[in-house]
Amino acid sequence: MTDASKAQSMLRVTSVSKSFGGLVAVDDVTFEIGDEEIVGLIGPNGAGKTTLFNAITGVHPPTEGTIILDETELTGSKPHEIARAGVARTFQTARTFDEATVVENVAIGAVFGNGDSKARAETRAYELLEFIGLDEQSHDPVGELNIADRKLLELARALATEPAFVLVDEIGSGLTPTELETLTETLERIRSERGISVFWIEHIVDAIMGATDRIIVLNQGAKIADGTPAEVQSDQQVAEAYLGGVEV
Ligand SMILES: Nc1ncnc2c1ncn2[C@@H]1O[C@H](COP(=O)(O)OP(=O)(O)OP(=O)(O)O)[C@@H](O)[C@H]1O
Repeated sequence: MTDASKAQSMLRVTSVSKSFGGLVAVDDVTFEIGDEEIVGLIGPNGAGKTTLFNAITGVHPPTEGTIILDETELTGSKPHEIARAGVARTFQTARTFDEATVVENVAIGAVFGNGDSKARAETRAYELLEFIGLDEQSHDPVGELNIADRKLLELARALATEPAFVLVDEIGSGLTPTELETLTETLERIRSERGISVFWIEHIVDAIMGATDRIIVLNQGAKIADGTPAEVQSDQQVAEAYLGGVEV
């Protein structure tokens, strides 16, 4: 981050569990994400990755445990309160307003996510679209965007709330290798130029191995590894969790 006065941020997830009836989807998970980190979250299908995102962002609050951003306890807060506290997210399926223009979609994120006035939200939206590389499409209806640009739009919308952390849910699927590279570079720029930490669920393991500082691995709800990509790649438990599934 260029601004040396920016406060350091820390997201602390401690002993978080989430059950649906008798099913323990997230099981006693503890980890931290620090300032300007890019952390991957991987695991086989049904491992609890999206449930963990939902617990952090208040969509489905945890059954047990605490989620703390710096000094603020987020556990049990409403999604819009958590967004305003500094934790933004993208969704697996882009939640855009297709008839509205690209810039309107980003501005809506700033008004609802950040409580901005309309004028301020629009100014910020144009600035973000330039940052993300969608400025030429600002006035296109979102319905006309291709899949890669929709994913960039999702990121711009998340950034419109001026978060300290952005949680990115499976943004790589359906992209060509070149589009995936652009997206990965964009996540890196979000960290290096904006000072925002990225927590990223991705099924395309190659992409996440090359673009993250650290990877957390879930299996059947539990955290089974938390280390550098090289450490995770050589972890026996991780290899076993993926047997018959995605290759690590
Ligand atoms: N709202 C819900 N109600 C009941 N069960 C749920 C709910 N959401 C998730 N689950 C269950 O919790 C478990 C974990 O699901 P989750 O979607 O978090 O896994 P995931 O790691 O994100 O999987 P995938 O990689 O396939 O997206 C699964 O068994 C799933 O069926």
